[in-house]
Amino acid sequence: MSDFPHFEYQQNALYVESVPLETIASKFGTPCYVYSRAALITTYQAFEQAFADDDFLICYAVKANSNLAILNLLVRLGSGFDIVSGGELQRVIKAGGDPQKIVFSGVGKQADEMRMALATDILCFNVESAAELQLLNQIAAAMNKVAPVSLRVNPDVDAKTHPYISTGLKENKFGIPLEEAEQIYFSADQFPHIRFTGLDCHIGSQLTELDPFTQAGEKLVSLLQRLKSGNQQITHLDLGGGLGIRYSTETPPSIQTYVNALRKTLGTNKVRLLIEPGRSLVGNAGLLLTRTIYLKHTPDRHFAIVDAAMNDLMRPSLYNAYHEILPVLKRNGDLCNYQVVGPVCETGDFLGHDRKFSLEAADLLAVMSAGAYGTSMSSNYNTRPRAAEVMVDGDTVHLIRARETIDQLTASETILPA
Ligand SMILES: Cc1ncc(COP(=O)(O)O)c(C=O)c1O
Ligand SMILES: N[C@@H](CCCC[NH3+])C(=O)O
Repeated sequence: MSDFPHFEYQQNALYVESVPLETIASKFGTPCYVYSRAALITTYQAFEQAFADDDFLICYAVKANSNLAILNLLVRLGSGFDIVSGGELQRVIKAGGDPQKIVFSGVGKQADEMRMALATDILCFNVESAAELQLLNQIAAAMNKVAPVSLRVNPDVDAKTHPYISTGLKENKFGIPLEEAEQIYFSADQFPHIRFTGLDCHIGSQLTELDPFTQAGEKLVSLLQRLKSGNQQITHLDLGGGLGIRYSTETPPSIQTYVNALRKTLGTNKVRLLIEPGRSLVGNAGLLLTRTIYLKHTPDRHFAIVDAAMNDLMRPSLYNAYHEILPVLKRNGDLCNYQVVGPVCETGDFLGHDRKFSLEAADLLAVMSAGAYGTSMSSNYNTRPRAAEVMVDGDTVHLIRARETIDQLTASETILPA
């Protein structure tokens, strides 16, 4: 097994902390997302400890998993948040988050979202274009406020990840080219309702090598030094998220090695360091529990048709991403090579290809590493209700989101009169 310390076999049955997954399936049904509270806490604390006595702030990237119980747990651990919409802002506030620990990223912030964030007094807007800066300046003026801003710089660094989740190359829509960003910082007097307080970048997600982080960090730190020598009052450097996790054979740097590399690029420059981890905090703290509906054998292939599908976990269909799939009960029979597929009417609806198990109909499977970008990217395609989510704490299982009902799905639709 990969990196799932709180998901373990005991006598051939898979457990989360002290609870057998079989018990969770019987009580809450399937498909169901299952998170380990201990795994979340351990990982958060690993980040915190890696910074030792530095001045730092961990701003969890809410998009990775925005369940209120997870956000609230992170609030209690002291976390800040990286949001990308007004909706995420409302979630963080509802979960008890401190506005002074919120940074707001995203290339398409809209006027109402800016107003909401200004009214809430968030820590910083990570601004991604000159046009966005102008609008923010206007809105802040109308509200008689001054918006704290970092420019998100596009450092043109190859993150060496899937092209759909690489964000720091010059052809990507994200961030402002370095030279342009420098000019904007030095034209601050044109923006009386903006206060430049930070400098930001985020070069992509699921990075498994340190080098791209270091290259981006060095470019930002050299800009930071130029800004400081030009008397800009920059108090924080936000190096984004992106640290990868192990889904199969990847060997990403440890949290400590990653944080050390960031601290090293910062050198003796005295600013607060912000990071925006998403996947590395929650990815391996969750799994998607699913039950086999049918085993179907054709002359060409063996299919395990399960009750979770691409609408529940779209990463395999969208990025051809690999998630380890474990049998909840390890059987001793012959292994068979299965295509693990869902009920959705698309050939691209699969959770894993060529997985070898000994299975019987109605057996449970655990799709691992599904804590990040699982439920947060799920949809109702094929009018499938979104799965329940539970959090295990020792020997207790808490329902943190009930499975949707079909009535909820249709409640906001209107049949027109004839
Ligand atoms: C601006 C920003 N910050 C942080 C993250 C979190 O990334 P990850 O989940 O890879 O840590 C993302 C997503 O890639 C992002 O777009
Ligand atoms: N959704 C992506 C990560 C996107 C990161 C957001 N900037 C994934 O599942 O891997």
